[in-house]
This record gives sequence, C-alpha cells and structure tokens, in this order.
Amino acid sequence: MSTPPSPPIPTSKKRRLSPPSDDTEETTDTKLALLLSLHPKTSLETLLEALLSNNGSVSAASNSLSEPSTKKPNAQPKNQPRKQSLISPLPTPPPRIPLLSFSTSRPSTARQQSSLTRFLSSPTSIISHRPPAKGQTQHFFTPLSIPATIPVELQTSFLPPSLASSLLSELLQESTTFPPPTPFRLFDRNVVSPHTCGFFLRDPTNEARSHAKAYLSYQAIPLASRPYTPSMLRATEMVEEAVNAAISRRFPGKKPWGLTKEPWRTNAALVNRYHGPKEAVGWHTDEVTYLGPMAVIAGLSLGVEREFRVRRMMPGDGKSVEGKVEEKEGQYSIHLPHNSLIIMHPGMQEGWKHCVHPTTKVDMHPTAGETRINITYRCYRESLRPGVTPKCGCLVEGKCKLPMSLRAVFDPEPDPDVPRRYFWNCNSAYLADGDGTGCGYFKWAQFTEDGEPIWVT
Ligand SMILES: O=C(O)CCC(=O)C(=O)O
Ligand SMILES: [Fe+2]
Repeated sequence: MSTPPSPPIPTSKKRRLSPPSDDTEETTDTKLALLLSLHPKTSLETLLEALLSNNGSVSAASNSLSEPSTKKPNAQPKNQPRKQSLISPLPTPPPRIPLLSFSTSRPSTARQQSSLTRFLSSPTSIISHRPPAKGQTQHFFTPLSIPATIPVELQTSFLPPSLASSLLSELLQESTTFPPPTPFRLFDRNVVSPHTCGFFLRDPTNEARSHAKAYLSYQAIPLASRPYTPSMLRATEMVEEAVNAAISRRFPGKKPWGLTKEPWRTNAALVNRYHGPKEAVGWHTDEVTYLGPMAVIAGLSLGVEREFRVRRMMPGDGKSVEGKVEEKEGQYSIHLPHNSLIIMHPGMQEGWKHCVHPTTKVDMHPTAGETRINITYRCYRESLRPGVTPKCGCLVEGKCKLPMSLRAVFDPEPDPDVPRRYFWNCNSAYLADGDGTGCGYFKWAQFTEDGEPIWVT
C-alpha cells in the first residue's frame, strides 16, 4: 500500500527561495533564540518583526531593537497595514518575504529549539513557499517551516516530558496485544497495511461500548475497543486545548462550514504501532463515516521519529493504481519526532492524502527501540453512530445490509465557507472477501452548517 521511499534531495540541490542574508543558514527558531538571548525582555512577536524588517539578519535586528523605541519595528507608521503576521489564515497564502528558505536537510539544532515555537502565537509558516515539483519531496523538520497552504500544523515538545514517557511506556505495553493486520481489497488484490493498531475509547460507558461493538474498520471488521490508559486520559485535555487554539488561529472569527460550534472534543483514538523502519501506512484519507465533514484529527507521535507525508489529492485519485497517480506537484514530508503533535485541519481528509513512509533505517529511541507509537485522536459524532448511518443493499453472503461509508467529493478549489459534497457509498468493494465491486449503492449525504447529518428518505 505504500510507495517506495524517495531518495533524499542532494545538498547541492537544496532549494533556496530567498536571497542570502548574513545568516540565512539558521532556521527561524534559531534566529529567534539568538535574538531572545540578546534581548531577553522583548516579546517574541517584537523579535520576529525585527527579524522580518531586517531581512532575517540577527545582527541588524538586534541593532534595530537597541535603537530608541520610535524606530522599533513594531512601531507601525499610521495608516499602513500591519506588517507580516505569524497568522496566515487560509486560503490566502503567506506573502513572499525574503526572510529564510526552508531546507531539505535536517537542522542540527531542531530538538533544542523546538520548545521555543510553543511560545509563538502560531506555528504556521511565515516563509515564502513554492510547492515541490512533480516527483520531488520537500522535507520539513520544524513547525515554523510548514507552509500555511498545507492543512496541517505541527507542535513539537508537546507534552511535559514525563507524561510523554509514561504514555509511551503504557502504549508500548498495550500494543503487544494489538490484533494482527487484516487484509482489505485494493485494485483487485488483497493487501494488508504493514503495521498494527488498537482502538481506544475515552469514556467506555455501557452505551459507548455498545456503539463501539458496531464501529467497523474500513475492512468492515468490528473494532474491539479498550479504555484510554491513565496517561492517555491525562494527555487528552492538552490535545483538545491545542486543537481548539489551532482551529481559532487558522479560522479567526468564524469556523468553516461543517465544523460544530462547540469546541473540538475527542472521544476515540486509534493507536498505531510501527515496529522497525519498514512498517508504514500507505497513501489514504481517514475514514470519515463516524466523524462527518471537515473532520479535525490530531496525531501524537511517540518513540522513533518517522516521516508523515502529505500530497494533494488528484481528480480520480481513488481509481488510480497505487504508485501511478498522476501527480501535478510533489509531496511534503513532515518529520515527526518523539512527543510531537500533528493536527490535520478541516479539509485535509477532503483534499489531501497522507501516509507514513517506509524507510531503511530509524534512529533508535531509548525506550521504544525501533518502534513508533502514534495516537490519532478523533471526534466521533453521536449523530453518526453505528446503527443510524445508511445501509447498502449489498448481497454479499452473510454481510447483507452493510453500513455504507461516507466519502467526500474531491474539490480542487475549496472555499471554507462553501459546503463540501459527500456521499454514502457501498463499502464492500474494499472487503477482502468481496469481488472488488460491491453493489455500488450510492446516496448523496446532506449536512447542516455544523456538520450534523440530515436524514432524507
Ligand atoms: O501514524 C501516523 O502518523 C498516521 C496514522 C494514520 O494515518 C491513521 O491512523 O489513519
Ligand atoms: Fe490516516
């Protein structure tokens, strides 16, 4: 299900989108850290604006900050728009500014700097960005380097280190009892995703458990649920806080169509375990049957660092033979270190695909060895619980009346205010024992502005 690993881009081909300044080799985080050490009492926003005003030069920025306050970069001339802000709401791409280039090589100080970005008002890129050419992979190692045009946000050093450690230990233990991968149907053959996973419920009351018995995997296999571990419960509120803050930053003022007016709340999590460099998950969008439109999903990575790759969906993507998708632009690789949170924003499951890329070698983690654990926190809607979603007329023996899957219509030009289109579709084409076609049952799905289903018969 996965594509072969792409070779790293040679150093000589490193892309530089901005003219060199006296210290362009440093990342934004490093520059801010340097500037902060020189001006410890100055706010990060002021430091950042000083950097922007001085073309990314730390020394010039530092000089400007030492000058009398009237010349400080945050003293805006009257009647002029505020300079570059860290917050770049979609769909407006960040303006081109000659500050820094992104890099295809790993910054040596990435781990040490990472906590700095947590203090910034938004970890969205301020860097001018050109998408990778077809067949190319652009690598990102730090939150600030990820362009705002990609509907994901990365936060590093996310949990207090001791909580990240206890969470990792608990889930490494839990994952020893994850069921083996089950096959599913893809392009006329049965395939298995080469990794294991377990399904967890935050509040395993009787009612949730009875729904849980009916939650199906994309292979239509009932997902056996387990309760959140103690550390999962402790981490959950921090994840919710981060996700809600990220949504507000990305969509200031008004949430996009399809999102509930309530804060995002997670009640279920799929935990993935990747043991060794070859274990991976191929290109896919997440199943939105129980999540509804414009789902927000947050993934917490623990243990070994792996590459989370994303690419824009193409028209007819679902029908393309794996690995032979007609790409118009290349892929993005976001490196997910231990204790990092990646938030997939609304529109990600509708317009982009993601995968965890197989590799040849991983850096051993002191506790996890070669293993990566990933918790994908999701928000299952009560209104889309099993039992209420439409069934197809499939006559697959013993599987008559299968619950259908909710799928999004590919939209190349999304507008956050315009409703997306979704449909209910027979799922049995994906079942390992099906004939690869299913009954083809199709029904348009209808949702309110808050993403609640409208059932029309
Ligand atoms: O392991 C990851 O980071 C991604 C997992 C994933 O895509 C999924 O569970 O659907
Ligand atoms: Fe996924």
